Amino acid sequence: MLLRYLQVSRCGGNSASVALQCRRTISSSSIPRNEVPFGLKPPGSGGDSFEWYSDELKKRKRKADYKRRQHGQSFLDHLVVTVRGGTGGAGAAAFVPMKSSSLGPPSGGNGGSGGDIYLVTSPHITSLASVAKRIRAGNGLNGQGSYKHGKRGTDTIIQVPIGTVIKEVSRETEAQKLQRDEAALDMDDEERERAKRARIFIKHPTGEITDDDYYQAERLLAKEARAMGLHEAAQAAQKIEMDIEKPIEKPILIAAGGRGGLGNPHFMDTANPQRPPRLASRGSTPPTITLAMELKLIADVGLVGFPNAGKSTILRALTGRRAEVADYSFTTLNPQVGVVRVMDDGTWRSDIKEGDVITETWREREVEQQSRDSYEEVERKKDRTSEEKTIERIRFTMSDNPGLLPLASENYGLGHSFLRSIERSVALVYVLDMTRPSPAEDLATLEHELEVYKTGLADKAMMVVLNKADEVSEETGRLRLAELQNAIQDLQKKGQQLELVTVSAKYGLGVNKVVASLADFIEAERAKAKAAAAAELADESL
Ligand SMILES: Nc1nc2c(ncn2[C@@H]2O[C@H](COP(=O)(O)OP(=O)(O)OP(=O)(O)O)[C@@H](O)[C@H]2O)c(=O)[nH]1
Ligand SMILES: [Mg+2]
Repeated sequence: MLLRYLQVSRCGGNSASVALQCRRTISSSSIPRNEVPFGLKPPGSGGDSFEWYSDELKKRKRKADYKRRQHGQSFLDHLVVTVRGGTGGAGAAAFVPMKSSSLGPPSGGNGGSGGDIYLVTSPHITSLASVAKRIRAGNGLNGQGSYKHGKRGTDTIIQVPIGTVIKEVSRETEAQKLQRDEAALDMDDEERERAKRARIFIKHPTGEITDDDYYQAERLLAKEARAMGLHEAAQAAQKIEMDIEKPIEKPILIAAGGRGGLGNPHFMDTANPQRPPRLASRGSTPPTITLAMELKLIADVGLVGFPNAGKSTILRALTGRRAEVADYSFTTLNPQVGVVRVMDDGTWRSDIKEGDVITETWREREVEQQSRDSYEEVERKKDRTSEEKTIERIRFTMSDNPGLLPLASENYGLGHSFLRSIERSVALVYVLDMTRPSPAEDLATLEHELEVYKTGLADKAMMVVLNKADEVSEETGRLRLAELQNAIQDLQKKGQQLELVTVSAKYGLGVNKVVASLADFIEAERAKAKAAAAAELADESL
């Protein structure tokens, strides 16, 4: 049979204690640059350099992203957004109409405050594509005569996926912005004072407003700001820094709206009540905050491998997720996540049935088209529903990533740009292609690339899946397997634990071992995390 040498070997050791010794020493320059390592041959002559290959990948990624955007399904994993709460509405300067020409009592209403901006998580989105780059809340409405207060501005809610990391880049208050603008305008002191008053106050059209009126009104506003501790609150405003790992239960306030302005009754001169208050204040504009958002998809298990190794095929075999599979490299250009549902009888739930062959997506579509609603297909569907009786033991997520290239650390191919999505995975699985000349060397290169990206990341690897076992002759297979086993044993001596499983993902052979080991590993890790959380809670309550 195809997989005569299909076997599992386990290497042991305490990875944490000797983690540092595990650093790969392979130099990236040892990889020949003029070699086209994975399948795809460029058209015409002279296009077989590593550089060509790497540039081609970048081009494809740009093209794919462009196409996705055209279809309104762009995948975005980092974004810079500016947010600002709504501006408060202005207070009104109005008086109760009188029969005589004199002004009645002041009757201007206050402006409504600006709307706030809140953050929530949504389980339905998996990218930052739906987040606008410029987010504003509604402005408060102006106050009116007859003591009518303005309506509050509408709030805005930002929805982000779980796994988003948010950092404040800058915060510019309205005063700072004005200072910048005024410096550019080169105004003298008097002009500046006039401009400032126009920004703060609204004037009633009748009568003269003296410097003394302004002075009194400014004093009143300053007094009120002091009483409300506005200045201190602005000083103490915490920089936004969030790492959203769990669903947000209560919306988080990101940017508060500005305060509404005061109507003219507030500016009555108590010492001189005969003098009609002709000033009302405008609402305040909150600071503009620039935020950097980054999405780190949190999958329990991350698949890492060279292009064309069969990562997407494995994801499909285990999760049924329709990841694109094709007979060329760089089919996957963005990380994909699927859910592995393991039943108590050791089987796992996916659309893939025993005996199914996971082949290239286009071929599969053809077969599907032919068999649609055929007798077998109807039977298959029936079969699936009858299986719902088994009980689920554990559920974990798995991410398929774009292929990693040797020299990714030197920004070849997609570089390391997508590795951030596996950083927080509990376990990493190397996927190696058995048809390549030396899977052992490939393993060393992959480990090296992970370590260059982030020291210690390679220690998260717990399994090596040697794929395409059906494709090589028995003799070649045995040689490559032996070489890989030696490499893994060397790692074992340095403390790295790696389980080796040989599979043919396409034909679904050997993958049950992958599922079983991953399920055990994730279960144990979750139990550890739970115990650690309980211990922490106990510590806190002491
Ligand atoms: N013979 C054989 N072919 C396989 C096996 N697994 C995957 N393939 C084939 O290998 C090719 C690449 O498979 P993919 O799953 O797209 O590989 P990938 O690692 O996701 O590739 P990228 O997305 O480009 O990084 C496809 O033609 C698959 O049909 C296997 O076990 N045996
Ligand atoms: Mg793929």
